[in-house]
Formats: sequence, C-alpha cells, structure tokens
Amino acid sequence: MEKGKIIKIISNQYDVRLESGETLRCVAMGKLRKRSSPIVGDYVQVERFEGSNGIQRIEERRNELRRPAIANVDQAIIVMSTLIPDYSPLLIDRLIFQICYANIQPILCVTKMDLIDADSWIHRSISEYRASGYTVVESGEGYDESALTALLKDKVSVLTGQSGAGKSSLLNRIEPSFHLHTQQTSKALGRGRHTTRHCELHPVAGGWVADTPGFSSLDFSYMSIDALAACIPDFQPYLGECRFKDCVHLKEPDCAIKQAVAQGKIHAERYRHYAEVAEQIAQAPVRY
Ligand SMILES: Nc1nc2c(ncn2[C@@H]2O[C@H](COP(=O)(O)OP(=O)(O)OP(=O)(O)O)[C@@H](O)[C@H]2O)c(=O)[nH]1
Ligand SMILES: [Zn+2]
Repeated sequence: MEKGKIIKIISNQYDVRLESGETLRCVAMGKLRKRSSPIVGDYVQVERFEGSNGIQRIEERRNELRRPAIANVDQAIIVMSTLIPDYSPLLIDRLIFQICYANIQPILCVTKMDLIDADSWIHRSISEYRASGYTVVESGEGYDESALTALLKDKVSVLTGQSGAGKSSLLNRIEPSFHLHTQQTSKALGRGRHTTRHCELHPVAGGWVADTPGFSSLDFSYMSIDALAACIPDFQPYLGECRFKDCVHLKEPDCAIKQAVAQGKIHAERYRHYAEVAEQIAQAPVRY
C-alpha cells in the first residue's frame, strides 16, 4: 500500500500524488464508496493492480469544506484589493470568521498596492491586522512576492476574494505555469463544468492551491454564536474570563471581551463586526 494525496477528480477517477512525486490514476474501491466518497485534498492509501489502481482507505480529515469539496486545507488566503473593488475591513473580518470557524488559518493578501499613495488609510489598516496577530502580505505590480511564495510552500491553500480582486493575476505572477495548467483543465472539461463541479489542486510555488475559490457565500446561519466567539483569534486570550460561563459578549455585564475592547487590546472595529454577525445569528429562525 502507498500513501498519497488526491489532487484531482474527474467523474469516478482520482489522480493521487504519491510521496515519491508520481501521479497515479485510481478508482475508489467498492467498500470505500459505500461509506464516504474521497474528495480533493484527502490523504489516501492506494494499491496497484493490473489495469487499474484502487484507493483502499481515506485518512481522517483535519477539516473539510463543502463548496468546493476539499479536505485538509492548511490556509485560506483572503485576496483583497486596495481599489477596484474597494478595500473592505468588513468583508475581511467576515471572511476571517468563516475561515476560522472551519478551523483553517486565514492569511490576508492585499493586492493592487501599487494603486495607493503612501499616506492611504489602507496602510494603517494593514498595520492594525498585523498588530492583532494576523499574517498580511502586500502584493502588486512590481512588488516582490517572495513573502507569499514562502507562505504557500508545502501547504494546501484556498484563495477567496471578490471578483476582480486579482486572484488569477497573483497566481500567474508567482507561478507562470498556473495559467497553462488551468487553461488545459478548462479545455478538457468544458467551461461550465469547470466552474461548478470540478476542483483541482494546482502546484504553485512548492505547495498546492485549489482552483475554485472557497468561502464565496457569506451565510452565517449554520454557526452558533459561542463557537464563533471561540474561533476568533483576537478573542482567544480572554475567553473563559467573563462573569458568565455562557457569555456571548454582547449585552452581558463583566464581559472580558468587551473590557479588552474598551482597553484597546481587541480592535474595536473587529469586535463590532463580530457583534453584527452574532446579532444576525441570534435573530435567524432556528432551523431543524
Ligand atoms: N494595478 C494592479 N492591477 C492589478 C493587480 N492585480 C490585478 N490587477 C488587475 O485587476 C483586474 C482583475 O484581476 P484578476 O486577476 O482577473 O481578478 P480575479 O480575482 O481573478 O477575478 P475573478 O476571476 O473575477 O475572480 C485585472 O484587470 C488585473 O489586471 C495589481 O497588483 N496591480
Ligand atoms: Zn463575554
């Protein structure tokens, strides 16, 4: 038995990248198909047979996204442009919440830095995210992209961000083979299919990048408020210090999170974005 990672699925065939670097086309064995179907990003055990190779076992997933279906994602890169479309801390924070809720590490990549002046408020916002502990990389035409390249190495990443934020430009800048790779896939599968069902990991800068954006819907209705508060990195040092054990940090007295906001230890704007989402979850009708 050999170990590998699924990098591509086409109908019932799976491309598995083995530890040796070889890519093996496989089918899922019968006993496996009944339980759960393999998805891109799965670590699997494969066996070689004459004629075809079979996936015998799927290793337990560290995390799993539904749309696109992908497993064991190390990080999600929020691609946010300075202009066109406009930079938005509200959208950044909402994406951070979704990504952290899925137990994935968020990274902020601000693109089109070449379009703003040295005194733009966006520089201050970037410093603020860094001060809160987030990893931020700055990107743009003529920029050195080595910080992002280093972050991608040996990791499985999904990109997220508004249309036009510069996701494809960025990938093409750091990995010239990316364009060719995606084009070949679209050609082989037809355009419509590529956008909806297909998901593939592309080799980029020594790591893997999913070719379909994750976290495109900003639906929070599946979340519970306390799990949301617990996953926000800025809140982590203060959790468990509120007067009430089940504090959701909104209207309660003696709330450690609100105290940290008042003392400037948690950025007030991010807390406000949390509170808005939490209110939204609280008001949503309970779904059974
Ligand atoms: N000045 C400048 N323009 C950029 C930069 N990155 C992207 N652009 C421009 O922004 C536009 C959109 O870039 P894309 O890379 O297509 O954006 P995308 O996020 O892949 O968009 P979708 O495919 O719609 O999701 C293009 O016209 C790019 O030329 C940058 O760093 N600096
Ligand atoms: Zn509290």
